[in-house]
Amino acid sequence: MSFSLQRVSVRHHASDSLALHEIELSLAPGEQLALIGPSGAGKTTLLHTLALAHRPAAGRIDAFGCDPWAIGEGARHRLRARLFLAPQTPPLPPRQRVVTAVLAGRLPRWSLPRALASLLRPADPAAARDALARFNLQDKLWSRVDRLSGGERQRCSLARLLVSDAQALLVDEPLSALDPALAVQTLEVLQQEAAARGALLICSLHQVPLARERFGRIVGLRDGRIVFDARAADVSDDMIAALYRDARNDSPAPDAPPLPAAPVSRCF
Ligand SMILES: Nc1ncnc2c1ncn2[C@@H]1O[C@H](COP(=O)(O)OP(=O)(O)OP(=O)(O)O)[C@@H](O)[C@H]1O
Repeated sequence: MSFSLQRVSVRHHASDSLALHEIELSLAPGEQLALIGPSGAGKTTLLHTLALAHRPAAGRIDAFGCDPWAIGEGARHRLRARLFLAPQTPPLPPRQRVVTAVLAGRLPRWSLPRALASLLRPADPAAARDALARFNLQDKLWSRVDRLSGGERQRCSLARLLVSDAQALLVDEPLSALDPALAVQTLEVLQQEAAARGALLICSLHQVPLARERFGRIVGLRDGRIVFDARAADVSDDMIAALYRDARNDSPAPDAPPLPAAPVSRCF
């Protein structure tokens, strides 16, 4: 089942200006896509919108064949269980054991009693160890989260994704705390996992060369708008330069007419 956004606009609070403007995006199952753009472009907002954490101010979302904002809260909750959002700053309770933090990736499919029982006695430590092993963190299984380095914490949060059974993996800057070699290895694990389960994978990345090298499709966002949505092979250095151009240095002269909206370059 596919996922699509049709002219979706989002604001964070009723009085805010729009953080996303009329986003059009069609995502096929099993597709792997990198989301790039300068700070404040709207990458996190878009991932959270796809994770059904933001209700659009306008437009329509089609998630696995239904409009998640036209169904009841219970049905939407079940739909969310098919999505996994790995946030930029993982909300890992500092005093928690790594094993418990990783198994939290199973919470959406556990009943409340089972989830509470797993807090006291981890339900499936072997699954958590296997997930951690893919990031070479198996030795940390029983460590406390606040004893991990920033990079270990980030990979511990991604191990959650491995124990989930989500069909859409939405990952916000998964490599920000990692050295270059670990960044490549970590991305490989995420991409292998998504391919193995036929899941959609969307990663926001600040490492543009890695995005171009490792992803077939790149979406460039700026000022809450999609500037391009193209095959990686069709993304030129000029497109990247324009995407990251410093807006402070290219504001038009005070009497210049407003610039027409740039056409979105779509290669799909
Ligand atoms: N909780 C919030 N309340 C109000 N505005 C917000 C909130 N979070 C983000 N914004 C605004 O929404 C816009 C998009 O922010 P967003 O975090 O999605 O950008 P981003 O591309 O992920 O940035 P970065 O690369 O720095 O993480 C920005 O103008 C930001 O100031």
